[in-house]
Amino acid sequence: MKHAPADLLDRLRRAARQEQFLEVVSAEEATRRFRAALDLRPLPAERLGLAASLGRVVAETVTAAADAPPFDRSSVDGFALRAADAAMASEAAPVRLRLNAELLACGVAPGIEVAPGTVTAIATGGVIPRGADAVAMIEWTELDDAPDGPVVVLKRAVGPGQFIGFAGSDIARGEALLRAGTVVTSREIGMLAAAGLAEVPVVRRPRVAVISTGDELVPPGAPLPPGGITDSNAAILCAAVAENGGEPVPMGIFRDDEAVLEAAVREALDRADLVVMSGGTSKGAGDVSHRILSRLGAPGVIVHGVALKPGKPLCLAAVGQVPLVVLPGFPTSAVFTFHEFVVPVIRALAGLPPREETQVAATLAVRTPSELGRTEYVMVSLAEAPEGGLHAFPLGKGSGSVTAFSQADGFFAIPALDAGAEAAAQVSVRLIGKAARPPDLVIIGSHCIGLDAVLDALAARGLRARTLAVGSLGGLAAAKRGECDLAPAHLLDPGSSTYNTPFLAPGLRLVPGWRRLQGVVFRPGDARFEGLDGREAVRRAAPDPACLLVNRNAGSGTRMLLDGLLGGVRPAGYANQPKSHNAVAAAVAQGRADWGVAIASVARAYGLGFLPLADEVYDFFLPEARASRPAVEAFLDALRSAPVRDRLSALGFVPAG
Ligand SMILES: Nc1nc2c(c(=O)[nH]1)N[C@H]1C(S)=C(S)[C@@H](COP(=O)(O)OP(=O)(O)OC[C@H]3O[C@@H](n4cnc5c(N)ncnc54)[C@H](O)[C@@H]3O)O[C@H]1N2
Ligand code: MOO
Repeated sequence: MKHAPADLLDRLRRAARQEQFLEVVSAEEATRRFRAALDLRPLPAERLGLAASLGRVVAETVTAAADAPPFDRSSVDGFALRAADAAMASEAAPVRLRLNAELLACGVAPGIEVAPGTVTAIATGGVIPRGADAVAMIEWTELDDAPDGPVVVLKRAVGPGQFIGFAGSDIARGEALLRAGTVVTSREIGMLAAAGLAEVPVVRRPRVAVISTGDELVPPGAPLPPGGITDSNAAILCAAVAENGGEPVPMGIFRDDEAVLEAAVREALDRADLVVMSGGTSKGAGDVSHRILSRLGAPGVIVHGVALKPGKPLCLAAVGQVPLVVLPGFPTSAVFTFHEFVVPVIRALAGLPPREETQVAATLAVRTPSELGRTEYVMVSLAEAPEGGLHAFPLGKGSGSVTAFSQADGFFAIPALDAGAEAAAQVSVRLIGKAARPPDLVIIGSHCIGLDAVLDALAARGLRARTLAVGSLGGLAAAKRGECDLAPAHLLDPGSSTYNTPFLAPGLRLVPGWRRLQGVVFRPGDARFEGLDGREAVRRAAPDPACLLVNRNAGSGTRMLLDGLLGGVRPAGYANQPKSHNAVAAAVAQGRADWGVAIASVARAYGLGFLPLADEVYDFFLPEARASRPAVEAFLDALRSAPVRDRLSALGFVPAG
């Protein structure tokens, strides 16, 4: 065995000894110290044209430059007149008034004064002429061509001011139209235009530089080299900056190299009002950001280390007045701490009020352990409980997940001094984003890509399903508790060698789904497997210490199948137990293992060799109490429909029935 070189040992020793954090403080204390060091007044104003001002924040009171309407105008088609002339008019005693020789269409400046006993024809929107103080609707009149000129015969009384819209009655010149802090929408733009304003003073958007650090990062869409990771943090952070009134300045990806990083940070400080970095805050590399920060100027690091999860390694700093935040690299940690600590700063600089927060009460569905000493925020999905109210299901994906924050409906906190929260505990869930409409259908259990064929068909009918992949047994338990509409499962009963039916419980019905072919997966060309029968391949590979297995988690249908075939043999690699077909395929494809058991469709997706072993049956447990829900009926319809069955077949599945 090759010995580790001295420089590697050196680095590891230093990292182990290194004081990781300045001082770990509570989230509240971190916020207090950070805010105290910053100037959180809105940035100075800039003037923008109306179209460009959409979505921006009004910087100061805007007063109307003109009246609306700008003159007294008629609100009907008819005749402008003196109300005193028309006060006594009626069907029985019509009043005769002489017609003046002009027509006041829109945009026509009146030339003739309405003298007593006369009227002037006027259109809706026409300027009320001098002398007139009311308008009679044309429907109330008749024209009479008298010898001394045309006469309007008026058959209804008219009161002073009738059908006149007075100047400034809508908007008065000099009146405050918008106040500081108003977000400009199409409605504000309409008022500004009507009030004679072509420009509006808005708060300059804070420019937020976003830097990603890590040798492993590549931009979204670029091919991944071995060990490579897609830089998702920059994309989500830039978008969240824009959502909160800032202007993202994407700086790109930088290597974990002090000189390179320092140059990038200096450029970011020049270009931006706020700098957000992600990655390299914990052991080892965190040192780099620290050393750089210490050279950039006071006040430097304000907080490094916060007693919360996700987000412990958060670093809050400032250089002069420019806040600089180093977020943890883990995507959930990065975006969670960004929303907690950075968004309020961006919104303050942008002149926006703090984000509105909505809390809802929910019942925790499963016991959730937590690390002592840190306030833990648990991302949850919400689903309507059968007995009313909401159930909260922890996503259980951890800080490294890129989807936990994006897919969660909200989160609740487990206090630092608690080791966890018990099942059925009442929790207060803070909603993320828009108040989530509860899904129409809750599906908890084993996930299969075939399920997407059914759910796509439901989506086309406007029905939204929430799926929680907790494995077959977890789904069955949820179905027994009535927490879901459907629990997809592929549970093999070793005694009877049948799937799912033996696990039925009172109150549950089994809906047949589809069969999927399971088999041994291996890298194409591996002579130890190529051309063998599946069972023969297992028999030969199992005792070979050089042939590494990637196993599956206990409780999974695949594991039961494999254990049955192994008959007590424990191949090398048996302890490696990931939770999905994809993880098995990836381990084999990338050479961390040589064989495993997975379904055919996944083997195909990873370009692996496949030796069939057995048909696995994927069905749905359905709580009887939920069977008549419209969304459940729609699911069952879709499952049996020809297009869904065709798609399932194309994916390599065999639909039941
Ligand atoms: N020995 C210890 N290890 C770790 C500790 C600890 O206290 N002691 N803390 C853990 C905690 S908590 C967190 S959170 C993470 C944070 O680590 P870093 O901030 O140093 O982040 P990296 O090591 O650079 O990356 C972690 C992880 O995230 C991925 N990453 C990084 N940047 C991006 C990006 N822009 N987009 C997507 N993914 C990204 C990176 O590839 C790593 O997988 O540390 C624990 N470790
Ligand atoms: O604080 Mo880290 O974000 O726990 O995973």
